[in-house]
Order: sequence, then C-alpha cells, then structure tokens
Amino acid sequence: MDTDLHHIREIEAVSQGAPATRDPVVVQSWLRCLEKHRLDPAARAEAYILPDSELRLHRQRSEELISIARSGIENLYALVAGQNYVLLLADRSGVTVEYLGDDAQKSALRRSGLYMGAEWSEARAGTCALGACIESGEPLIIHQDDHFDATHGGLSCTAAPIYDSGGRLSAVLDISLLSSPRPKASQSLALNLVRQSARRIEMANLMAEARREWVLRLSGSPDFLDVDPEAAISLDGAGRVIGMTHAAARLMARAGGVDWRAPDQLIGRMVSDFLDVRLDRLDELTRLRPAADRFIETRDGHRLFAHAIEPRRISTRRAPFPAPATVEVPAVLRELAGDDPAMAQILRRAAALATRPLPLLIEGETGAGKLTLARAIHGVAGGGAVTVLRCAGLSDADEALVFGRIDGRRHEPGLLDQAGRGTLVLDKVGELPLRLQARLLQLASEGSYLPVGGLRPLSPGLRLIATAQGDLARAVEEGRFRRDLYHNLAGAVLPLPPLRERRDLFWLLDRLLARAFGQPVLMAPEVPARLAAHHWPGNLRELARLAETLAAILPHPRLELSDLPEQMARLPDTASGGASLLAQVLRETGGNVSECARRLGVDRSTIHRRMRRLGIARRH
Ligand SMILES: Nc1ncnc2c1ncn2[C@@H]1O[C@H](COP(=O)(O)OP(=O)(O)OP(=O)(O)O)[C@@H](O)[C@H]1O
Repeated sequence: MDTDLHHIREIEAVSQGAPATRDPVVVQSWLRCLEKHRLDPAARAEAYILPDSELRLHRQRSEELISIARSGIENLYALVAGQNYVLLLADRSGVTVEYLGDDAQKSALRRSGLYMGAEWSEARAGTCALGACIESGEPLIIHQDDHFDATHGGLSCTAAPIYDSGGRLSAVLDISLLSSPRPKASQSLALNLVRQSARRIEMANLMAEARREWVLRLSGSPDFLDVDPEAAISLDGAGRVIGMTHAAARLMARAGGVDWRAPDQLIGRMVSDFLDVRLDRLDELTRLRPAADRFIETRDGHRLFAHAIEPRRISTRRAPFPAPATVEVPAVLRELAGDDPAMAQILRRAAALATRPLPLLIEGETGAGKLTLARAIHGVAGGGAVTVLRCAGLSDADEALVFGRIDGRRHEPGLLDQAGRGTLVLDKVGELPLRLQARLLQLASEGSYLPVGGLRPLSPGLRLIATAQGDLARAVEEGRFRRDLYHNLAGAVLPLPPLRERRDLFWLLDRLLARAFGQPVLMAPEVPARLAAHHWPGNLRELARLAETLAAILPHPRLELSDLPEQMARLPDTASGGASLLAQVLRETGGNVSECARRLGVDRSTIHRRMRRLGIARRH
C-alpha cells in the first residue's frame, strides 16, 4: 500500500510540474491519463478482456495484417520465448488480436491481461506500452511502476508501432514479462527486437502491395541492403510516392523538412523532392550492380544505399492488386459488392487510396461499374463536386470546351474551370483525342493546365480518376494513347471484374430487385441457375436494367423462369451455343462438375453426359 501511495504522490508531483526522473514518454503518458483520459491514479482496475463476439470482430478486421505479420511474429517469439516473454499484437484500438505465450503460465497471463482479447488502450488501462505506443507513435518501454495504474506495476512491456504504407499507425507489436529485473535497461535489447520485427512486417506489407510498382529500398550501409533493408518506398509510373514504410516516412520527412506525422505531405509527392534519384535511371539501382556502388543522396545531404525493384510487367490480363493489410472499407464502397473476393480486394485498395491525392485508373468492361466506383471513391475522399469528362465523344476541336479559352482579356471558361476543387473523372480516357491528351498531361503530372490561348497555367486542385474500357496499356502499345500520360494516370489501377466472374451475382440481383420493386422479391428455384449461366455482356448495367424491367412488367414481387428474357430462360443445350456455354462454365468453376451443374440448373449426370458427347475431358 505504501508503494501505491508513493506512486500516486509521484504522479501528482509530475502533474504539478515537479522535475521527473522518468522517460519523457512516460511523463507525457501520465499527463494524458490525468488530463485527456481523466483517470484517477488511486483507482485500480483489473485488465479488461473483450467478450468473444467483440474479439472476433477485431480479429476479422485485422485478418490480413495478422497473416502478413505472422512469420515476423513467430520469428520474434522464437527469439524471446525461452525467457518468459509473451508476445502481443494489438490493433489500432489497443485490442490484442494475436498472442503467443507459454501455456504453463496461461492463467497468470490471463489475469494480468497479457492475453488474447485484452484491451490496452491508454484511456482504459492508463499508461501501458501498447496504449502509449498508439498515442505517441513511437517505440517505447513501460517498465514496472512506469504504469499509471498500480495494478500493472509488476509488468514490463516493450512495444513498437506498425504503420501501413499510407503512413497510418495500424497495429502495435509488444513483448511483455510478468516479472523482470528491476533496472529498466534490462529491456533495451527487447526494444531493439520489437522495433526490428515491426520494420520487417511493414516491409513485407509494402512488398505485397507494390508488386506492380517500382520499389526503392534503402539502407545506411550496403551490407544487408538486398536482404534486410531499413526503409522502402513504392513509386507510381511518374515517380510519385504511393507507399512507404515508417522508416522511409521519417527519412523523407527529414529530407523534405516536413513532419512525418503528416503523411499527406509525403504521399503523392515526387520522390525526387526527397532523394536525388531519377526515375529514368532507376535501373542503375537494381541488383545488376554491386550494392556498394548503388549510393544516392537525400536532399538534406545524407548518403544512402539503394536497391530498386522493378514492377512486374503490365499484362493484358490483370490480377487484382493485393490489398493493404489494415484498411477499413467505408460504407459507400462496401455497398458496391457482396461476398466476392476479387471485389473485396479492389474495394480495400480503393479505400486505402481514396484519401490520397493520387490519380487512379479504373478498368473494366462496359457496365462493370467503373463510373459508379469513381463516384464512390469521391464520396470517401469528400470535398467539392464530381465532374465527368466523357472522353468518347470529343474531338481535337473540343480543346476549348474542356480547357477553356483566353482571348485577349476574355476568359471563356471550359469544363475544367467549372469543376472547381473536386474530382474530375476522365471517363473512357482511352478515347481521348491525342491533342487533348497532350494538354491533359500537364494536369496529370503537375496538377495544372493551360487554357487555349493562355500563357499562365491554372491549378484548380482537382483529383483525377480515369476509367478505361478494357486495357489501356494495350492502347499505349498500339500508339493510340500517350505513354507518359498513361504512367501518370495509371500509378494505381483498380481492375473491375466482369459480372460473369463475380460470385455476388445474387446478392446484387436481390438488392437491385428489392430497390426496383420497393420490397424483397421471391425467385422460383430454377431462376438463379439460369441467371448464373448467362454471359452478362452488359455486366451490372444489364443486371440493373433487367431488375427495372421486371419491376415494370410484373404485377407481384415473384420471379418465375418464364418472366426472364428469352435468351436467359432457354435451357443451355448441346447446340453450338450450349457447347461453348458449358465449356465456359466449366472453365469458370475450375472444372468442378457439381458447381457447374448448380449454375446451369441441371444435375451432375447431365453434365457428365454432355461432356462425353462434346469430347470435353474431365479434370483429375
Ligand atoms: N455496384 C453496383 N451495384 C449495383 N448496380 C451497379 C453497380 N455498379 C454499377 N451499377 C449499375 O450499372 C450501371 C452502369 O454502371 P457504370 O456507369 O458505373 O458502369 P461503367 O463501367 O462506367 O460503364 P461504361 O464503361 O459502359 O460507361 C449503373 O447505372 C448502375 O445501374
């Protein structure tokens, strides 16, 4: 009790400005506990463990982070396990979503909160390593009576933050001891270990995200540069920063004289603002040259060694980007898709990119929902209006219509002048005439444009989202689209899948029908299979129009097979159309006969019979 009293008095003295013997991170956390969280140092509270249902939600949200972090976590635990350390990974709200500890100590660990589901936010638990790390963004040790609440006074906890590639804190890694030697310095090695593991987890995350982009990896020495670099930056085709590890954020912030806590001042900027590198010379920094020869300078005069990793080639068939580890998808984006893995990934990536000032390119077949996604992304980012420039109908003569015209002292405003600060969607950008592409280049690369006849460029602060039907890279190869403009627009590509490849067809249909009818619609059992077998060349537009048409013609909210348009209602047969349909559905289901039978609304023996008759081999 005496020690408790002594502890309370020390906190009070610090709050009244007495000189502290504690680390500044501890003092700052104590002050936050008193002033911001209004905690009472005399009140004791046991560790709080979330109920299972809530923990499940936290773990679901962190699923990707946990999977990316797993090998880093396991390696770290292997290093410290013999010394009684427990390892915790907490999400941004301080909830432990992953835990590795010794089973023999399980009940003691659970009691003290070093356990799965424990919430270690500063507001709930007072000064603790996870909470203080979340608040300060810095690696730190909270040792024994550094804890605000005397309940946790026996613990020694060491934590380091994990940042996502957009510079936001996404998780905290912690190793803790139930009992430890008295000197705090005994935990210095632990601090280095968690810091190093957090860095490697960030690196793994960035590398997974940036397979299609240039990545520049950096170290102060060439020794471990190619295997275990200190920092990494991913770049779009124009040399703008689109992702970074935390060490890279700090390094660029120092070089550019900005605050690392404001990632907006780093993301979207040209890498050459921070480092003396040229995009057209990145290939000189690949592993083809010895590491010791690959040095560059930061803009504040520090020498670094660099390793540039080339993007994987643009292929005509794009795999969706891997999504960032810890992004919450806002409702405006979530409502665009049901349970479809490719869409889930695209929406997570869209959510991560929405608030960054980078151009985006959305690709997909006609009616796949490109414009709808562009509007939803604007909805997340907020600010200003959406202006859509329909590129398909434009000719070279429409320059002034788009960019405005300065005639003497008269300014005839164009579409861009009316757009103001907001989002400009370049719809079907692949169809933009070459002359307009030239003028657009300046907008895409520098954010400004020149009105026809004008001398001074205007900088409206527009965010650009381009859409393209099909593959814009091919238009570049065929000389129909400027390569430099492509690289400026296509730093981040969101490839929307066609409806026939999506697994949420019925989720979409249910919603569209319910919207059109104003109530839920019942479907006869044979209907879904016929719809799944349809090719949907018009994609979501075709589906939406079908729902509206049915609502207009059906007297009641019930859908029979005979209500479907003729080409959908027809039973797929072995006539030539049926043969290709069967082959296509087999392809889409990876040769799974049961799934194929379900989609076509027939039984498995019918599929086997037709495959035999058509000479389609079974997959083994
Ligand atoms: N996620 C969605 N859920 C339901 N309906 C959608 C969705 N996305 C698009 N639609 C419907 O599909 C129609 C076409 O969408 P959108 O204009 O976004 O497609 P697009 O890919 O831009 O088409 P195009 O390339 O032909 O211009 C929309 O009017 C809307 O009715």
